[in-house]
Amino acid sequence: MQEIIKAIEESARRIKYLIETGDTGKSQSENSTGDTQLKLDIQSDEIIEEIFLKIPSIKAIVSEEQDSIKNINSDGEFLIAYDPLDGSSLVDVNLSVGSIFGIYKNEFNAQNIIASVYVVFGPRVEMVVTTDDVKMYRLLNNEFKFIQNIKLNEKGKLNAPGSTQNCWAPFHKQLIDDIFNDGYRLRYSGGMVPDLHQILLKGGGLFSYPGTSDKPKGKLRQLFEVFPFALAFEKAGGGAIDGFKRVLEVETSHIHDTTPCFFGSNNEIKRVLEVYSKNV
Ligand SMILES: O=P(O)(O)OC[C@H]1O[C@](O)(COP(=O)(O)O)[C@@H](O)[C@@H]1O
Ligand SMILES: [Mg+2]
Ligand SMILES: [Mg+2]
Repeated sequence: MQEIIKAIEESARRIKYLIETGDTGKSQSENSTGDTQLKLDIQSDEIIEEIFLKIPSIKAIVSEEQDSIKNINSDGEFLIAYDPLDGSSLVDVNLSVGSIFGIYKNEFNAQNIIASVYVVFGPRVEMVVTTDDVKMYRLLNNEFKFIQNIKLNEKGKLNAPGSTQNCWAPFHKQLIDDIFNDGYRLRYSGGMVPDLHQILLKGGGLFSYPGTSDKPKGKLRQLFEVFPFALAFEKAGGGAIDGFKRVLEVETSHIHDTTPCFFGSNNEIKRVLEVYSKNV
């Protein structure tokens, strides 16, 4: 596992440079989800793949930017699913973006995720590694230094409501309104990595990306985005649900499957469960 963390650190140093110097324009191609890929998406993907190909303990990889699983070492132990540059369309307005990695064993599904890592590229570069606990590191003089463990409070103050509001179910809108009416503050940049990092570091709150009339299964991808953060939120003492159950109990039938998702501290997660259970 340590060599995988080191490999991710190397990718972070190279992607930091790419973000600083690269072309933020569109490429000619689309990924499997139908998003037009930016040149930065493709280049970040190439950086990570090139680094992972050298790691003997990795059995297979799959990227948000690719159509299928790549088998690398038949006697490798770990499977890695990654989103090379989450929120890539925010680079041209100079907001924070990230890379997300889910580390799995045996098969790519929620039951088999054993660790996750995400990197935030903001004013500073930080890396958060979740195994049994959640540890944050910061890039200082080109090396990642341990800074702190991350633990959520039982209840927070931030509300990050995702997706297109005119496609929300009325009960979801009511839930979000009620949370604001209780004094929560809006914090939503449109980058999952910095938005969730903020909730983790500020002690709690709620990030939601529900199923909507145009996207009943939400937008965020299970293997590359939702499961890695679900593990981080659970190990930090909070929760991650699809409205009804833990997202780490959601079934995956295709590598690019999405799921509605809610991440937060326990109080807010309980609140979502109460509202959703009455509105099946
Ligand atoms: O603009 P919306 O619909 O709220 O979606 C925002 C979400 O989409 C994403 O940008 C999707 O990720 P990609 O940039 O990797 O496609 C998340 O980072 C973010 O939480
Ligand atoms: Mg993404
Ligand atoms: Mg992406």
